Formats: sequence, C-alpha cells, structure tokens
Amino acid sequence: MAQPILGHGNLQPASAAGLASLELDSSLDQYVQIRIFKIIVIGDSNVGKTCLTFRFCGGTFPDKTEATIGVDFREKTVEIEGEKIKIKLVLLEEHPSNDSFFICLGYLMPVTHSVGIVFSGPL
Ligand SMILES: Nc1nc2c(ncn2[C@@H]2O[C@H](COP(=O)(O)OP(=O)(O)OP(=O)(O)O)[C@@H](O)[C@H]2O)c(=O)[nH]1
Repeated sequence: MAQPILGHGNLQPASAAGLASLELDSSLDQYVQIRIFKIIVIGDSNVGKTCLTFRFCGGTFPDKTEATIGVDFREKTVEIEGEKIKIKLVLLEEHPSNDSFFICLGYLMPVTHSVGIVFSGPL
C-alpha cells in the first residue's frame, strides 16, 4: 500500500516513484525555516501607530483609521542580504490607566526583539 508523504497539512498518497520525489521536494520547501523578528510598537492613542505600521507593511497609508482597542497585529516578510525575514509587529496602545497594557507588555517583552516608540511632536 502506498505510504503518505508528510506535507504541511497535505497528506498525499505517493503512488508513482516520479510523482513521489516531486511531491517530497515541494513538501520540503514548506519546512524551510525563516527567521522571525518580533517588534512591539507602543505609543499614546492617536499618535500614528496604525498609519506607520500600515505603511510599512502595505506600502500605502490607510484612507481612514479607527482607534486601536488595546492591541493590534501586523506582519511583513522582508528580504535582507538574500535572506527572507518575517517581521511581526504588535501594536499596543499605551495609557497610564490601562492595566492590560502593562500586563501585555510584561508577557511580550521576553519574546520580543525590539520595541518601537511612536510619539507625536509639535509641528
Ligand atoms: N499629520 C500627520 N497625521 C498623521 C500621521 N500619521 C497618522 N496621522 C493621523 O493621526 C490620526 C491617528 O492615526 P493612527 O495611525 O490611527 O494613530 P494610532 O496611534 O494607531 O491611534 P490608536 O489606534 O487610537 O492608538 C489619524 O487621523 C491619522 O490620519 C502623520 O505622520 N502626520
């Protein structure tokens, strides 16, 4: 009986030798690890965290934005010196009376590579 080839959520019977090696190759592609960098983006409400990260990830500014409630996530894959790297952004709205901000920060800091602080200065 044909043995299944291990794929990422895709188990296919390997019925013919040629097809089997072809599927194995494409299955292995899915196991290529890419490095992930996690960045927390913090700042007061309404300073431009959403616009900044939207622009970074999507290349354009959003037409309109809605207030982030607590936390938001974005990600983008970039290529640096030929290596693909996934950047994961966690947007946290900072507010002195927002206990969940400090709780989230406490959990995220140990698994984060960098923190970006966004603020708005006088024009
Ligand atoms: N003049 C100017 N306005 C900006 C800039 N970036 C964002 N804005 C405006 O500032 C407002 C708030 O932007 P957001 O990106 O939603 O700010 P935020 O920090 O994500 O806000 P919260 O989701 O409430 O935490 C929006 O009306 C944007 O259009 C900027 O660089 N310059």
